[in-house]
Amino acid sequence: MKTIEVDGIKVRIQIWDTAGQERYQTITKQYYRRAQGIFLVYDISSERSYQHIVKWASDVDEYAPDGVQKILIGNKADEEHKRQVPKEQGLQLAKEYGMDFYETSACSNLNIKESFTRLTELVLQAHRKELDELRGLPRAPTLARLEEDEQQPLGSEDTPKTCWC
Ligand SMILES: Nc1nc2c(ncn2[C@@H]2O[C@H](COP(=O)(O)OP(=O)(O)OP(=O)(O)O)[C@@H](O)[C@H]2O)c(=O)[nH]1
Repeated sequence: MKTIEVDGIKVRIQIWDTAGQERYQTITKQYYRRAQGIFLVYDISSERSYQHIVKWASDVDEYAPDGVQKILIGNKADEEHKRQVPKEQGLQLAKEYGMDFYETSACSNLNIKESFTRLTELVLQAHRKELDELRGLPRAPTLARLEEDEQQPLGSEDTPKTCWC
């Protein structure tokens, strides 16, 4: 669990690190179902791990909810001397998938906060409606509500509204 602040809102996020090994796949797939945001992570010093992203992405498509937010991560950016995956290759794949992309290092703390903040931002944006309601902002008018308002007698607009629910 971690609390981070995004756009002035304190958000408590629950982070799950799923096991990468094949033998745990039946269990890990079950965690996708309730995920709101997913990092697809490869190791920049391993072309093989990069190749595996295609499989992770297809598992996510199959098992995660439709509106799940995804970000591609090339980790171990501190291991420049062992690099097998050029940054452009990561960027290209992220572009194909329509995802944001970060190179990170858990060792040197590169882009860790940035990537978590960005994924949280994307999740919040995807839940903008619920968020506005939490903040007490009026919802965008729907056609049904506009019609309802039109039927109100003149002057009734002044009636104070404390809640849109
Ligand atoms: N140099 C470097 N090593 C890292 C970095 N992140 C993780 N490691 C090392 O990589 C190894 C694997 O890290 P894990 O966190 O177990 O990786 P994982 O993908 O969760 O592994 P699975 O649980 O098998 O899926 C460990 O030895 C870590 O110390 C990084 O940013 N830089």
